[in-house]
Amino acid sequence: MRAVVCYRGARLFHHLLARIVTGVRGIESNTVRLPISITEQELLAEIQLMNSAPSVDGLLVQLPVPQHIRERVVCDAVAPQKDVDGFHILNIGRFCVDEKSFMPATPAAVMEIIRRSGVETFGKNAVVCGRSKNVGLPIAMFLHGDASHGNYGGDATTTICHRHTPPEQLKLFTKSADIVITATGVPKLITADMVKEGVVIIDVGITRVPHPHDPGKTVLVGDVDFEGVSQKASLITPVPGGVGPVTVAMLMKNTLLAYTKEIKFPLHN
Ligand SMILES: Nc1nc(=O)c2c([nH]1)NC[C@@H]1CN(c3ccc(C(=O)N[C@@H](CCC(=O)O)C(=O)O)cc3)C=[N+]21
Repeated sequence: MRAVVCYRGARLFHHLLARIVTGVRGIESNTVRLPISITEQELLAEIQLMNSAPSVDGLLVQLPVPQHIRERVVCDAVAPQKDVDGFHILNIGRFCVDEKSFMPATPAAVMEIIRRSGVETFGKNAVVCGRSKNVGLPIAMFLHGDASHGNYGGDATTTICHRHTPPEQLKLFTKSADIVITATGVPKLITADMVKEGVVIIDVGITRVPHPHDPGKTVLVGDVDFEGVSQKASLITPVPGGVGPVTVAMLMKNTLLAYTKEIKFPLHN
């Protein structure tokens, strides 16, 4: 099996793939680093090369792409049957209508954490902070979805808050939430006064901030004031060491699915 990552800065993925997956043959991964000045056409040609290589089971293009390149065009250039990110428009569309597809890794990681922790979502109030197409939106799709349609349907009453939700409104929603999932990149967006006792908190934020004591160094922080909120939460994921590593695991799961070709393309035939 061979997975190819075509992106800038795929160090972590590459590293974990090599170390964690040890099947009979394992997953081999390869990082292709391309210059920031690459044209859209040249990038599409690189993708085409991997699309048609029988030795490549899955590939992804690390986002964000440079400003002069159209992200949607790039995501749709990846062969849908090799689209381990689940970002091809066909996989997104199939996901939205409960057909088998490659699930985006970060949202799948959130649901995997919820499921494996035994958190009840059925009929509960869930609040998603952030509406990005690759993270916030699919998380909300999962949470509100119908479990009887397969996949990860959470059957939760789901509210999506975003940059235009006034702070006092956000607090009203998070206060009444059983589950808060935040993916905004705003450190300390969620504080203890905003949540109820026993709340489940999944922190998907990843922001690099200057190290508090060591100038020149940076640390990774989430969207949640962990110190305060962890006093009230029944379950809370840290950053780092929470959703991130599970995301990498979900990417490997998708790579295995691409290899076994369990997800059929095209759908109808
Ligand atoms: N096409 C594409 N697909 C992606 O899935 C994608 C992407 N582009 N662009 C960037 C974001 C970000 N992302 C992360 C995955 C794992 C960790 C992770 O495991 N982080 C560790 C910490 C790593 C560290 O300390 O540097 C943790 O949270 O514990 C972080 C970030 C995937 N992304």
